[in-house]
Amino acid sequence: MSENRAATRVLVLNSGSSSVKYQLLDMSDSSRLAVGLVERIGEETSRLVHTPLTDGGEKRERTAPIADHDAALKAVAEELAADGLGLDSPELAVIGHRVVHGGRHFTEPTVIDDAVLAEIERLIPVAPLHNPANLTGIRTAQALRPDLPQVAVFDTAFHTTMPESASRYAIDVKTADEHRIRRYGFHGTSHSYVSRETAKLLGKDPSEVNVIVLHLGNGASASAVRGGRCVDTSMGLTPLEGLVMGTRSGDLDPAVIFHLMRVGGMSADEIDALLNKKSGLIGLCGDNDMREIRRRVDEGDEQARLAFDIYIHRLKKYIGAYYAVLGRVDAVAFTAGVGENAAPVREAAVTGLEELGLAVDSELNATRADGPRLISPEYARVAVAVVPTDEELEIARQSYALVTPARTENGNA
Ligand SMILES: Nc1ncnc2c1ncn2[C@@H]1O[C@H](COP(=O)(O)OP(=O)(O)O)[C@@H](O)[C@H]1O
Ligand SMILES: CC(=O)OP(=O)(O)O
Ligand SMILES: [Mg+2]
Repeated sequence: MSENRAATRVLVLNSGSSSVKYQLLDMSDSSRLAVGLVERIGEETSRLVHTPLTDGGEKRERTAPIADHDAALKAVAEELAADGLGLDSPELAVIGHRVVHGGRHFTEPTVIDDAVLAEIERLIPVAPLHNPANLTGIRTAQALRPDLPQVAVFDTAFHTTMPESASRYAIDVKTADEHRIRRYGFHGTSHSYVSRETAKLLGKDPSEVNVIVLHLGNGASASAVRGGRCVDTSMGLTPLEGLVMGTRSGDLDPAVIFHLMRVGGMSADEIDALLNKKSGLIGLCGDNDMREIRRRVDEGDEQARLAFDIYIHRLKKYIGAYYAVLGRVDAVAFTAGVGENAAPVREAAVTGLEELGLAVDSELNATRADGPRLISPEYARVAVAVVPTDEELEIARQSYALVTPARTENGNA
């Protein structure tokens, strides 16, 4: 570490099944120094987009194939170094990793050691798309900076407050306990951040408000948050349950699986791939990007229309269910790629729910803006809001607070 400059930078890595999103932040003022994305890892068409946000920095793109997450992270390290923001900088305080599945064990951000790595590895069977990528990200980062603390921030942590009535499946208790089968929930960092930002938008303390958060990205989940604590969420043992997603089916009768095995002759792995990668919007209409689906709907494409309607129907059911779970709802918050950008999704999801106090003002809904904003008309009993999520900032804050507790207590973080 340099003698007279505090290490205030945090590198955040969000490794998905075929992508890595990253941000370098300076926690002295929560500013971003660089952001980027590596996508289509393992394919011929891999792409790295790197944007330095320092003075004079310009967005750069690499399109050479990137074989795996290890190579992806090394390419990211090279891009950062080219801007004088390399991982060898003494100003780097910590590397924060999004880890999707933390089981029941991890209820807080955690400094990573061998035991933590072993536990993340043990959970691979319940997060096969995510935990292996998270592990590679951690190991590569450790190899690049063995001296630096690495912190895991778990998607499941925020949901550990769910009561057993919501987190248990109605199956034989002994079998469930033996195999640790329960509902864990995911996207927790986003649900936590967005529910707090929504309270702020309403000018209230999180402990005073009940919020339904709709995180609609490629993966999508809903949560019911009472006074700042999660009481129910739509994803379960794995990120497959719940809403219709880009490539995942969400809820279905479990007997569909036995049927596909017995009658369709499919293996467990084939069905796993079908439900996780070839279902949801892409399975219904061949596209998983909501922009493309809306374009097709506007052109009168029936298949895209049906996919959209199924997506909305499921979303609406969850809004109703969580309304009932909470009893009183102060706000419904839309977030993530679809929730923040797709006005037709927001409008369709609350249409017909006027009796519940929910409505969207078409003009406010269609207006684009950067920060959190209300889109409900003034008369509506329940606030409907668009609240951009910021998983990376939240991961940076939590990671930084964990390795510099004294400084954060003094309010300098
Ligand atoms: N302008 C837009 N209109 C509609 N949908 C959008 C728009 N921009 C992004 N999206 C949707 O957001 C999705 C990605 O959301 P994001 O939260 O980044 O997902 P993830 O983190 O799961 O990769 C895209 O697949 C696309 O469907
Ligand atoms: C847990 C999960 O579904 O994550 P993502 O949306 O990043 O795929
Ligand atoms: Mg996401």
